[in-house]
Amino acid sequence: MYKNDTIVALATPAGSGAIAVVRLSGPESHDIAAAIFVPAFAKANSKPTAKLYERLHPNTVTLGHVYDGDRIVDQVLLTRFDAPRSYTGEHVVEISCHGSIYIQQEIIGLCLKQGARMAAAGEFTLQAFLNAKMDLSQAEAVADLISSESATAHQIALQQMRGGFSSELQDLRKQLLNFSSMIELELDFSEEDVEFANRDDLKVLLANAQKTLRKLIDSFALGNVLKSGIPIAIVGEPNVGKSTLLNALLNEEKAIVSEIAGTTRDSIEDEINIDGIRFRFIDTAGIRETTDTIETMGIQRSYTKAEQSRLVLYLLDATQLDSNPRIVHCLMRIQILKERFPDKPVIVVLNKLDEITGLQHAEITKQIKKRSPETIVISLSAKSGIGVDEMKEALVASFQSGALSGDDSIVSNARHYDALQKAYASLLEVQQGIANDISSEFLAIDIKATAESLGLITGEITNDELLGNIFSQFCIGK
Ligand SMILES: Nc1nc2c(c(=O)[nH]1)N(C=O)[C@@H](CNc1ccc(C(=O)N[C@@H](CCC(=O)O)C(=O)O)cc1)CN2
Ligand SMILES: Nc1nc2c(ncn2[C@@H]2O[C@H](COP(=O)(O)OP(=O)(O)OP(=O)(O)O)[C@@H](O)[C@H]2O)c(=O)[nH]1
Ligand SMILES: [K+]
Ligand SMILES: [Mg+2]
Repeated sequence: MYKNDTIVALATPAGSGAIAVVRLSGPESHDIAAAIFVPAFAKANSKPTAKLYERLHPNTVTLGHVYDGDRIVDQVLLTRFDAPRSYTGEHVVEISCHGSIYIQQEIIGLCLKQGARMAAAGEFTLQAFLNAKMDLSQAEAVADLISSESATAHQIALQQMRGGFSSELQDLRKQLLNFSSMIELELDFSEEDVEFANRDDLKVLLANAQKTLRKLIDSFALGNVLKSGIPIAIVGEPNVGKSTLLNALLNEEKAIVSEIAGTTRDSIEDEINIDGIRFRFIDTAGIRETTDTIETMGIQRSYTKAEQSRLVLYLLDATQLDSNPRIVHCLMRIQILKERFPDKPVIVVLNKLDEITGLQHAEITKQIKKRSPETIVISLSAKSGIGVDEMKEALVASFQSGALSGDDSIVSNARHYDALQKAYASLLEVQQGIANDISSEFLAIDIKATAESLGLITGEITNDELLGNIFSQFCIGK
């Protein structure tokens, strides 16, 4: 990015809509606009001049025409923003033209001819960051906001765009740097055994910092899946109705259903929003003993999907549970699954409710509860749809608790998560160092390392490579 360039790009989607917005940003924006725009308030037959353009008010929309020499290109609305009061902090001009691809290209072409250059991906927001209109984590949240596909993903991005944890981390970083400079000052007076940095105050700061960072780090588990969809694996023996349940949840005939055991050979997944939360349901190959190589690979994948999910729905065919030995057999298989994934929440789903009597249902749940009291059981019929909405509600409720309902910041960006973990690790080193009474010199180094990781999140510390990585993922015009 060259600071003194004026950049231009289409701010609206490529193609033709009703209206398109061409955006200019940089020191020459107004000169460029003045050379191609005649406001409607000008006398008839006026040509574009700087004098006419000077009469436009900032933050105000003006009707007029874009000219290419003597030729009118389009009737447009032009908005003038004067630096630093603009999105980017530079002089900005927005031209709302008719949405034809031809007109868009003509106007961009005129701007280029007048000295602008095409903006790179994310460059408007990069300017905003470099002009301190926002910090780095806020700029990243702009991209997240644009791509958010559910109410919760939108909420997380918006919260971060509006400041989120930025000021908290900036504050923490400042206090840490303050301590490290005082400790470094002690080194200059090493003969005299002075202590500028009160170790008790430092310990309090570190304890608070540790709590703050821990909370943010822990929030990532949720933030990450809320952004991309909470993965939920549907597993169980062949023919219990896994694919039927997937279709019922998605309201779509996504997976093939048949009475042949082993129909699903590979996992099938899709996303759906339920009450503002994005879920990703994964139908898997039925788990059984088999000598078929392909089926074995499918079953292996079932385990991998269960591993990667946030929650496992273990499906049972209620019509098969007509004797105690069969119930015991099923519970044993669930036990094996739980041992394989000790930290994974498992919900037992009793399917084909439509095929059994109320009495049988009561007996099965009684037996399960008796043998495995902590097991959560949901009963439904994937085929008829009975109980499916209730299960959706239960899923929403289980993910809506805690972090989501409060005002606590949620980390959803993997880069922030990495930096927070690094900060946390070096924070522990500082605490260890104090406990072991290490030299002030090393203490200061560890404190500065913590501060540096925090600075990477907010962008107080950056480098071209980092900025390039982040902003190149934006769309052009943002
Ligand atoms: N047409 C248009 N719509 C848009 C944007 C835009 O740039 N142009 N935005 C962006 O992509 C978003 C709105 N965000 C914006 C944020 C700040 C400023 C701005 O001019 N800020 C100045 C002035 C503040 C004021 O007047 O109080 C500033 O911060 O100094 C503009 C848009 C969404 N919609
Ligand atoms: N009566 C009844 N039949 C069901 C229900 N759910 C599924 N079925 C039937 O059970 C059979 C197997 O259903 P699938 O959805 O293919 O079962 P699956 O678990 O995906 O089977 P595999 O992919 O082979 O492991 C089909 O004939 C379905 O119509 C239900 O709730 N009630
Ligand atoms: K089947
Ligand atoms: Mg299936």
